Amino acid sequence: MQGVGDRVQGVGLLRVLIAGGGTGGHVIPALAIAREVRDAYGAEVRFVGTARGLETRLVPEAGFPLELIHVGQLKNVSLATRVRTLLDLPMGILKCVTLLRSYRPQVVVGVGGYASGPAMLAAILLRVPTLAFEPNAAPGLANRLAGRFVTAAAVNFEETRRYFHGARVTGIPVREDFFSIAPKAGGASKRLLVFGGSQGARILNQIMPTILFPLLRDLAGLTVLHQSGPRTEAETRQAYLETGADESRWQVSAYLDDMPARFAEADLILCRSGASTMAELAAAGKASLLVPFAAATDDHQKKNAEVFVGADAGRMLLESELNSQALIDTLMEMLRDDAELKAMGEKARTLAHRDAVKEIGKMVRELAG
Ligand SMILES: CC(=O)N[C@H]1[C@@H](OP(=O)(O)OP(=O)(O)OC[C@H]2O[C@@H](n3ccc(=O)[nH]c3=O)[C@H](O)[C@@H]2O)O[C@H](CO)[C@@H](O)[C@@H]1O
Repeated sequence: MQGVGDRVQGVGLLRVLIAGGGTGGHVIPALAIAREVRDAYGAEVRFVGTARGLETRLVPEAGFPLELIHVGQLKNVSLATRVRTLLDLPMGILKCVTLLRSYRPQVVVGVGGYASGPAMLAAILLRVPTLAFEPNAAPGLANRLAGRFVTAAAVNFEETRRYFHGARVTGIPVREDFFSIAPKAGGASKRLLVFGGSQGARILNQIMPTILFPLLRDLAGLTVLHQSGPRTEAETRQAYLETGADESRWQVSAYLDDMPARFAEADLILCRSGASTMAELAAAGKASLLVPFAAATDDHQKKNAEVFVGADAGRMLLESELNSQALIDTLMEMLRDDAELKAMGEKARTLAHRDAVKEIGKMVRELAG
């Protein structure tokens, strides 16, 4: 087996800049890539993000340095904000040029999200090799603009390759612990995990309290853990309290730090179908009821969910079909059927990309060398 020293021979110290962030869907795979290039190739890794993304908490907690740049929003904002964002863009690119000149990374990895666009553009201008990471079937704005000019790209779907130069289908890196989750035995004491992606999902926060009481009444051993997102934690907890359901059988939390442990406890997961969420369901081999976010770019969450439905690895309820009756009926049916939960979990596991992070790490190493 090669040691770290052997693998970095000829490159000197590998320096990697990872750019992007915003939501967990960008930051969490970025951290998996950072750990891989650090541990496998001895790389020094820095991040560049913006002050309003989840990176401000998760990146320092993981022990990596983070530089902040100012980048405004372009999507779902007023015309005035869009104009301001475009006017600010040259400053953002200039700041990234300065950063690249002082840090001198051999590779810049763009994971999508606010800071990704200016950093990738700066790297392209300075001819620093670039790797784009795109987990969704349809790329977001930053990757769509930079896609043709990057040196290489790591994607999750075959159909996504056409947006990029040098794309390979690698899958999405997820935290290693998801892969070692053992199947649950089934039986009466079931656990339902409800989570709405890194920011929570208002629709799940509103509908769950409407069915909580009858759900807990009719399934005697059931407990519910509900992640609400930080913005609506208090009102979601209040709505749960007002159901009068036994408080020892449910818990509302703004954000769950140890997601692999929360997945391990769950028999069924009711969630959005963001890209990393799907990769984690597959890695963990968990049964799911998926509610795609209808306003996602090109309806990509529905496409993500359809892959699971097509493989009998999960069920889907579209937002347009979601009402209290449909939800409680589906949850009851699934939670009462141990054989279905088990079979679904096994099917989900077949969709996992075990080596995604290793393949992406290798691509970074190749670009550097
Ligand atoms: C509303 C929206 O636009 N969502 C997008 C966003 O979703 P979002 O940011 O929710 O992304 P994903 O579903 O891909 O990933 C969420 C990540 O956050 C983690 N997590 C979540 C909640 C929590 O309490 N603790 C925790 O650790 C999950 O384990 C997972 O690793 O980025 C994804 C990847 O580009 C897209 O596919 C989604 O469509």
